[in-house]
Amino acid sequence: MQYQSTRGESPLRSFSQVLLMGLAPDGGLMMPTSYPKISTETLTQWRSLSYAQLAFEVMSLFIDDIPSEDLRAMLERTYTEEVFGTADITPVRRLQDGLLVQELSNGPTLAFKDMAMQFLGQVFEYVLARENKTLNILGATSGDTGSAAEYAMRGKQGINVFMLSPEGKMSAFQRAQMFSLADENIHNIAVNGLFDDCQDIIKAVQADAEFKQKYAIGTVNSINWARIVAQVVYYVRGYLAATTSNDEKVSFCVPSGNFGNVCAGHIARQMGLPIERLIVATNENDVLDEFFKTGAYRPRTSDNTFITSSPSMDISKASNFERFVFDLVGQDGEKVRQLWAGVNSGEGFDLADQLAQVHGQYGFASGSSTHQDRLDTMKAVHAAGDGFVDPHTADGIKVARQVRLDGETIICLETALATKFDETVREALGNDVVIPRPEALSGLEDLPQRVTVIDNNAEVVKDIIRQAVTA
Ligand SMILES: Cc1ncc(COP(=O)(O)O)c(C=O)c1O
Ligand SMILES: N[C@@H](CCOP(=O)(O)O)C(=O)O
Repeated sequence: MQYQSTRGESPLRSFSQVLLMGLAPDGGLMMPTSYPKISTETLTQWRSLSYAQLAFEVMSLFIDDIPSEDLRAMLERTYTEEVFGTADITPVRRLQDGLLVQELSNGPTLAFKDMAMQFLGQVFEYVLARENKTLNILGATSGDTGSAAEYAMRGKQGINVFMLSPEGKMSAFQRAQMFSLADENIHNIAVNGLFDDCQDIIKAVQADAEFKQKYAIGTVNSINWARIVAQVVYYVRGYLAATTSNDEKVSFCVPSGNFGNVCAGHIARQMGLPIERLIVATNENDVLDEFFKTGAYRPRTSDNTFITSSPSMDISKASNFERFVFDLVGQDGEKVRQLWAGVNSGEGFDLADQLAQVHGQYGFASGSSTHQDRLDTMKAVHAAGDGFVDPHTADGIKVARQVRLDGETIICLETALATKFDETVREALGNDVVIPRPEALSGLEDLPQRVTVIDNNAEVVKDIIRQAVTA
């Protein structure tokens, strides 16, 4: 399997090269040159597999430069009951109103990011050892990628993590999860700005080819194709859990920000998984909802990005959206370059003439939600005896309820657990409510924290990396 850049001006690469490279040299994102197809016979065979076995079957369609037995062993070590709390790994539960919720947040940091990040920890270590290399990971987080990456990479030989987060914008739990880690290879950097500013910094550092090469800069964000491919697996798993025959179709509703999660759903659908609709749910930062309704893509500046109670989705420039647009324009790198010139100039672009295709051929739909919608949804779910959902999952459930068609099976992806956002959950359910939290994380917020606060400046980040790596 070869990988190409969405901007069409970088050489083709193998999986392991893409794993370590981050952004393509032409500024694009790496994508497979074709999508493997899943036949109905294959899907039937997959019905009896464990999660780790299924992950091997799906991921080996995309990974052909790691011996099968090594990949299989890594996946068996990654997707265990010990790490994810259940043998099922991503159990699907039914709400009173018939919506399905696929639990993706039972991993060590209580968000869906663990699903891919736990694998990344294994595969980075494997490929770096094989190639006798080291890696300095520069990441950006709005709250969940950071902790998932740090938990997966802490203490790993040959890997440093430099994680940028928006100063003061994450929940108390998210801050504590990251900033309380004392491992020497973990460096937390809070930027005076928003997530989009942090992501712009990592793209600027990645664009400095000399620095990137000298300091072996890699990424754990969904810029990294390995994140996306690991996320494709749970769409297949969710489909198999919700159906008994391959003639059935299901839709997925996905709380979205950087578009990485739903991009994996798009890939699964392109592979032939019987997905009816991919429903993109946003919060008040509704750039994506606007695109899927009108065809106009108008990313906003930080000044026009809202700080909301589903903070991990406070994103106005969705990185992975470029991957979908690449497919939409017929994998035409030059066209993507033109469109992103419009994005970089602040104007965005308009693909209204392709909206019918976006909805029809690609099955996208969308909706958005507000703070009050989140509170009402968390309250309604709890009152119905369906337990707790976090504000991001609530955004998804609200939108799924709003757009659901007669007879449609919708799987809402649970992207985090309620305890990560207990302030907002208490606002919805009352101060006396007892929000479940794994015993191992009790008292997390009381631990000492370590973070460096900086201005929004890529050069300062480079200096921090230089000093840490040469120290
Ligand atoms: C809890 C939670 N929900 C939803 C999202 C949005 O996912 P994506 O950025 O893949 O669209 C994120 C961040 O990525 C998140 O942390
Ligand atoms: N919501 C994310 C933002 C980064 O997204 P990624 O999927 O590109 O890593 C977060 O929680 O950090």
